[in-house]
Amino acid sequence: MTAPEPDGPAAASAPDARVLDHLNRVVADRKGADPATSYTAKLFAKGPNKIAQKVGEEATEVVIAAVAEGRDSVVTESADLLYHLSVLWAQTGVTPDEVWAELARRFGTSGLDEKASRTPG
Ligand SMILES: N=c1c2ncn([C@@H]3O[C@H](COP(=O)(O)OP(=O)(O)OP(=O)(O)O)[C@@H](O)[C@H]3O)c2ncn1[C@@H]1O[C@H](COP(=O)(O)O)[C@@H](O)[C@H]1O
Repeated sequence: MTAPEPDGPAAASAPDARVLDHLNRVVADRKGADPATSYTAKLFAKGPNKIAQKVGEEATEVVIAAVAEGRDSVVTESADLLYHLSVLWAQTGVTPDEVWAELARRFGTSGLDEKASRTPG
């Protein structure tokens, strides 16, 4: 039996991390699209400061959801944050693979050890 393509059509609706790769591609494809028909293109047209501001707002909404609204809101606000972060990556020329590689590089290094290595004394 052939394994499903990691990047094939199923990735768009797969309820797992592949959906993030698909989202990143859709977002990157919206660069240069018509702002009248695409929210993403509208954000790109507003420029880097607006995109960064939206990431900050959505991150704050995740925090509010966690402390005051409950887990369902954390899910929806996290999705908003990841979408806007994807727009920020595309706008700054960061590829998702660079972020995945940085996360992979950190496996096996305790956060406490990493913190100690840059804390004097
Ligand atoms: N995942 C998302 C996604 N998540 C959130 N949003 C939009 O992000 C906006 C954030 O909500 P806000 O309440 O902050 O929006 P707002 O008040 O209009 O904010 P301002 O932009 O005015 O500051 C909403 O309009 C949401 O619809 C998204 N828009 C698009 N996507 C994905 O991007 C794809 C391409 O979308 P288009 O670019 O619109 O074709 C879609 O098919 C989706 O897969």
